Amino acid sequence: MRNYKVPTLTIAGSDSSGGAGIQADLKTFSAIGTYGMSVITAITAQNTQGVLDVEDLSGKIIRKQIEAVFNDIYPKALKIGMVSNPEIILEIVSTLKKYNPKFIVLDPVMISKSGYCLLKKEAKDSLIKHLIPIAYVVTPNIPEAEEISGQKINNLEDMKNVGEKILNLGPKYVLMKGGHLEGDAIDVLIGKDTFEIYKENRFNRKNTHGTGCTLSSAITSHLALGYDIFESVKLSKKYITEAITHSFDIGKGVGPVNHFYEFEDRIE
Ligand SMILES: Nc1ncnc2c1ncn2[C@@H]1O[C@H](COP(=O)(O)OP(=O)(O)OP(=O)(O)O)[C@@H](O)[C@H]1O
Ligand SMILES: Cc1ncc(COP(=O)(O)O)c(N)n1
Repeated sequence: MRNYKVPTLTIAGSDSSGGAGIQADLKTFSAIGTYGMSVITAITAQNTQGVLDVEDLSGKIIRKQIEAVFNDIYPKALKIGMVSNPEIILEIVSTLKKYNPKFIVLDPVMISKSGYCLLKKEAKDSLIKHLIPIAYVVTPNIPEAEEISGQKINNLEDMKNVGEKILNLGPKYVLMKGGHLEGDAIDVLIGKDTFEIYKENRFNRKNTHGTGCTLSSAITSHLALGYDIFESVKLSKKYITEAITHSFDIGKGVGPVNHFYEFEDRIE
């Protein structure tokens, strides 16, 4: 059900190498078939080998970007990715509250795959106190969920317990991603009366730059297209699995997942 006229928005950081952040989000929106818009929170100098530097944008220009978008093209769903400091978080929360969007998908980005800290230490409390409560669905990976809850996660039972703890912070759903555990790639969706398991084979691939950004953008797109949370997660899990399976070598380090493998045989 592609509908390129359905607007979606990403509020996130720019990845100069195009594998994660805003760039991954817009590729995902396009590949799934929604109209992607962006509010940039920070500029990273980044490639497949790592993050070299970061400059945060001011709260003021972030607020103005959000206002410019919402006052003209109201997105059906939006995602939030890298938001590195408390000022940025508070500005985003207070601005979004004016528009009251229904579907906020929050990917609580903390540390890049290459090990760079994308969320400043002092921003963790604001994330927990102000941003998580306004989310429709929060999508932490295991280390992020451990950081938010202060609890260790070793297995599915722990994922469920910690997920419930995060749910008590106020979002409607928590999708905990099991990419960092061993064995199958298992994600769990936790809601008030919900516990759903989404399981796929784990593929031994080097190029997994941007997996988290891609999954949250895929969920955003599907929610915008009118699917419910269960179908949105199911279709998005399928999307990220295919994107990982078809990931490719580009650059000297951890390459990106592939959003356009369906079109590959059309390219000369
Ligand atoms: N090797 C793999 N094979 C199959 N699926 C995977 C693999 N690694 C991760 N996934 C899946 O990819 C999605 C993203 O999970 P992951 O835990 O990698 O997120 P993340 O750590 O937030 O990503 P990022 O580091 O890009 O922010 C999840 O659905 C997860 O199960
Ligand atoms: C701007 C930005 N946002 C998010 C990530 C996380 O992605 P990954 O963990 O795959 O490095 C990133 N590296 N850069």
